[in-house]
Amino acid sequence: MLQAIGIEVRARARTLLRDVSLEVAPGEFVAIIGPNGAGKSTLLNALAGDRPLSSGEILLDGRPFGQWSKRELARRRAVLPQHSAVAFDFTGLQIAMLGLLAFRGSLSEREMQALAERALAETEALAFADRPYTVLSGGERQRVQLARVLAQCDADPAATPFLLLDEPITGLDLSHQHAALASARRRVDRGLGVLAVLHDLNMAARYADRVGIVEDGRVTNLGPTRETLAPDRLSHVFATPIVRIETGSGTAFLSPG
Ligand SMILES: Nc1ncnc2c1ncn2[C@@H]1O[C@H](COP(=O)(O)OP(=O)(O)OP(=O)(O)O)[C@@H](O)[C@H]1O
Repeated sequence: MLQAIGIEVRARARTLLRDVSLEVAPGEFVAIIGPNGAGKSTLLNALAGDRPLSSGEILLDGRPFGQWSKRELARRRAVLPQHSAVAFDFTGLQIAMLGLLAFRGSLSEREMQALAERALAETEALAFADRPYTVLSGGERQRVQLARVLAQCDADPAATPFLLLDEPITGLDLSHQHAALASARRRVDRGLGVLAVLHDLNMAARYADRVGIVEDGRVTNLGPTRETLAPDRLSHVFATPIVRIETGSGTAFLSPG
């Protein structure tokens, strides 16, 4: 279980998150939605252990983050940030293998490469394995980064890791958007816990078990996907009319503006 208990995050005299409690269980997909600047990435970074808290705590399996070593944490949770800065001229394969560094010692180089290549194939990014990351397009880079976190989650089949995804489908075409979330969903069905910040309500409706809404630094709603994604509530949160349409193949949200 990954839990935030009453967390508060402050920066430059501003409170970015206040009294946020939330949990992600193994085997569930939680989507986080909300307006720009509401605090979604801050919440994800706090849950990743990458953002200092001014109060509250983050627990993984009931143990405060402070009691986990960096290596232990890297073996139990993978993080796809909104922006991934890459300073060196790594290839796609080298990037995909970065998430596996914490498994050195228990996995051989060959095993790590095989895991990374399998994940690159899954995100249709194997063709970028030998190409410098910096020359790839935005969507191609995102698929390499997705492969990195998928490989990290697959490295220890005995563990039930948590996958934190910040806007994972931004920059991807529609078919790769579905492929990316389906990859996460398949792992959820095998016991992994996922928290994903999403702007696309249709994708949240399609893939999440629960949805949390962040507004002005607070989680104002958190519950089963269909219940939380009520058109009246969404229209209010996003300050624009939003309608829900039931189609033969699922639910669709439209914003006529
Ligand atoms: N280090 C910081 N110092 C001051 N303010 C910050 C800092 N980091 C984030 N903020 C502010 O906190 C607020 C929440 O930012 P956050 O990135 O969490 O929003 P978000 O909900 O993910 O937005 P978006 O949908 O635009 O990605 C924003 O107003 C942002 O400007």
